[in-house]
Amino acid sequence: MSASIALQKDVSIAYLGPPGTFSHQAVYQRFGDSVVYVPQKQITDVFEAVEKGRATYGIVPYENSTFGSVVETLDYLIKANVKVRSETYLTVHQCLLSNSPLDKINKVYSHPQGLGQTQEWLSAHLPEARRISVKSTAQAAEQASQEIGAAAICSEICSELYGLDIVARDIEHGVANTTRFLIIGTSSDAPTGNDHTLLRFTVDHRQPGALCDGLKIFKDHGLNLFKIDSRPSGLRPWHYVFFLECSGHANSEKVQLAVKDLNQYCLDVAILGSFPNERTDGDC
Ligand SMILES: O=C(O)C(=O)C[C@]1(C(=O)O)C=C[C@@H](O)C=C1
Repeated sequence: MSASIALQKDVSIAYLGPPGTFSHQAVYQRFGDSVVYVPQKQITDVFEAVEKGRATYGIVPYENSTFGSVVETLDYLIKANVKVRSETYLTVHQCLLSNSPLDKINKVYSHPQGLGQTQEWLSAHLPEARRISVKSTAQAAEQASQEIGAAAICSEICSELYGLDIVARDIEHGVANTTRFLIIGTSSDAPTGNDHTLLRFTVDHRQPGALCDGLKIFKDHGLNLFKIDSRPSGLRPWHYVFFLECSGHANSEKVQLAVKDLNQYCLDVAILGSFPNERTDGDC
């Protein structure tokens, strides 16, 4: 997909803005100047831009190696009418930017992921500062640049973009802190031979072992599982939607048979898309 996208200047990509977010950097790392950048105010707007045809593709943060899944993305995937078509990984170094010195900072803005990835550093160096969640790390920088005593946790690039000093660098606590992004569109690409598929389903909670039976199907079909998430469905209390990532492409016979079997044990099974496995760590 990257090769076909890279040749088309009329291809647009919606991303979580404003300029300077990690999402912005992920688009640049993957596509450079070959696409039109369409900044959005929040992650849900990225999905909507693709669903309503305002952008060809969108990029959304999916999970971070230190702080885990991006819940805003999962929550939209419960109802999303898009297909995942690619994934990309970005090394994330968080900085504390401010126009005030460290001992005068009393509030810190960031995206919940930025606050989560740096919580140990914040507890050690700014234990009294209020931590305020905003829609993106670059929005945090914009906000901090307008207030005395405010700081933002964001990328170093935001220092120049929003006129803030770098107070501290590399304050994330995870080793090799990395965020995985999904690229979404209206369809997935053809199989490459090394693909993953993302599925969504609910189970009948009244039936003991329903989830266990569902998961065993993947073992029976020789499909490896890489990630399982659950989020409240929003339909009623204590009812969950599951997200499952397995090896294989949705067009393959193995995955098609597994999905058919899954329908026997689970409700509302949906294929959210298949995409080439981009991981280089040898684990998958
Ligand atoms: O706010 C940003 O800069 C984003 O692109 C979002 C996001 C995320 O949601 O995980 C992306 C990468 C980092 O993990 C921190 C924040």
